[in-house]
Amino acid sequence: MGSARTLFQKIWDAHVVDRIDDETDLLYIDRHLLTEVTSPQAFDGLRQSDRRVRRPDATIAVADHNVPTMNRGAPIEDEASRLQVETLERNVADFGVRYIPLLSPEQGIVHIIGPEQGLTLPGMTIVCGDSHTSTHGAFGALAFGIGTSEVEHVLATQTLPQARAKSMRIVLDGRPPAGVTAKDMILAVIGRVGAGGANGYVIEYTGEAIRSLDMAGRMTICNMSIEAGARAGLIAPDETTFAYIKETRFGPKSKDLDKACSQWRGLFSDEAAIFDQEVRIDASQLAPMVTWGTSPEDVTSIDGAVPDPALIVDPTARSQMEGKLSYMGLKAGQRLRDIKVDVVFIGSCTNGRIQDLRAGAEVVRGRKVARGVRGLVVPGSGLVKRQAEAEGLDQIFLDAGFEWRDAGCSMCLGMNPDQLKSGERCASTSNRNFEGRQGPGGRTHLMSPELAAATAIAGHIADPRAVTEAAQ
Ligand SMILES: CC(C)[C@H](C(=O)O)[C@@H](O)C(=O)O
Ligand code: SF4
Repeated sequence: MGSARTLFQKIWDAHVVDRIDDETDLLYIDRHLLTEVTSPQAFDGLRQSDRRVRRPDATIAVADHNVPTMNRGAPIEDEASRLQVETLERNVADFGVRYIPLLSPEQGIVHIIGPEQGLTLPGMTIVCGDSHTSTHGAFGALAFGIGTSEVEHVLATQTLPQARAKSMRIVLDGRPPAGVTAKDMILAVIGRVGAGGANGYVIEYTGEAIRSLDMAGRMTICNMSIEAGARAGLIAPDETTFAYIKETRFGPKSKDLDKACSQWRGLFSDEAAIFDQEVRIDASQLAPMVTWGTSPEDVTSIDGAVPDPALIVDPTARSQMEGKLSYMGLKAGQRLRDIKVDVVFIGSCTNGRIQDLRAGAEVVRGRKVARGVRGLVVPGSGLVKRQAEAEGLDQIFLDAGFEWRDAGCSMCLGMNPDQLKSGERCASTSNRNFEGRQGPGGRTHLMSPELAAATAIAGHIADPRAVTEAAQ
């Protein structure tokens, strides 16, 4: 060693337990998050081989995907979902794993609760059987999603064999214009890099636009790294990170925090470090972004229009785009702003934090959801919900005609009762617009909480700046 290293290499090197072969290392895992979706077979595997959980103290479980977001006290009606949650509850009890019960105010989406409780810290390796584990990279932690058999491996050994990834640096220079959020930045990145453009890479985001983001914005960025195909997303920790951690329940305190911070200050890519690929985006030129298709890369600015497949030369690509427009019920050339929606969903691990709810409420305050539109606001955790209520945000949303729900993945994906009906169109602050993602036949337009809120008021995709000006 001795040579210049990237942040990714520094965290990796600090966790190598053993070198397996030229490509693969055995990594030590600092934190393991579990959900009801990808843990049942892993626990069954432990039972069959008569193993225990190696580090129950480094493991924490919560149910989020299958949980209804209303009538929390009542038994879960859907048989499969109830079984899923009950199985998790039995497994954590049998294996002595920390669990946040459904009725606890701390329950929430796994990627929201880790950071807000101070369980996500710089320099850690963090895994979870869920692709959006990349969220935690916002703290300068190497965090990635794993499969069920890997969940079992980590439970049993607290280690994981991993192939070394390539590294990509994405520099967002300049200051984004007013009204351009972290969500717009990451949608623009995915539009540029492509949905598979970062396959096999770990992305590190740098640049003035990233530095100026709060932790919520950084989490939104890292959350969607996986939508560009990346293994993980990383942002080097700084004073913003340390100040956030200081306020958390389980984060280090006083002297321990000072000691930790002095170590964390070494977590950055050395100046001479070499990245396998580099992308530069001028954030000062960005606009609010909206997706029109069925992949997060199908994105354009709010001022844009639905693209025209007729202009595509390659026949396969052309028919693919025709298929997307037909699924989405859109016509080439249609202005994005004119697209009417049926449902607006504000929530998910991408944009379900208090800052997102504040941003949405700011647009909604004193206005009404358009007739015929159903609006859902779903806090990412019970603590987010409680904070929002303390600030009166719930009342702003309720007065406007939104539904105010309990924490969970909710309408981000069709695994619980919050789903679109076939053909319904949704403005959503989540991260995936795949066919059927929010319910079979449902149509999803991804955007920021500000845009989603403005869309709810206007009844069609709208720029919050236009909605607030129109009212003045
Ligand atoms: C269900 C789960 C395994 C899945 C994931 O891995 O990301 C989900 O959270 C998603 O967002 O699609
Ligand atoms: S909120 Fe959505 S993206 Fe996040 S973990 Fe849940 S289903 Fe996955």
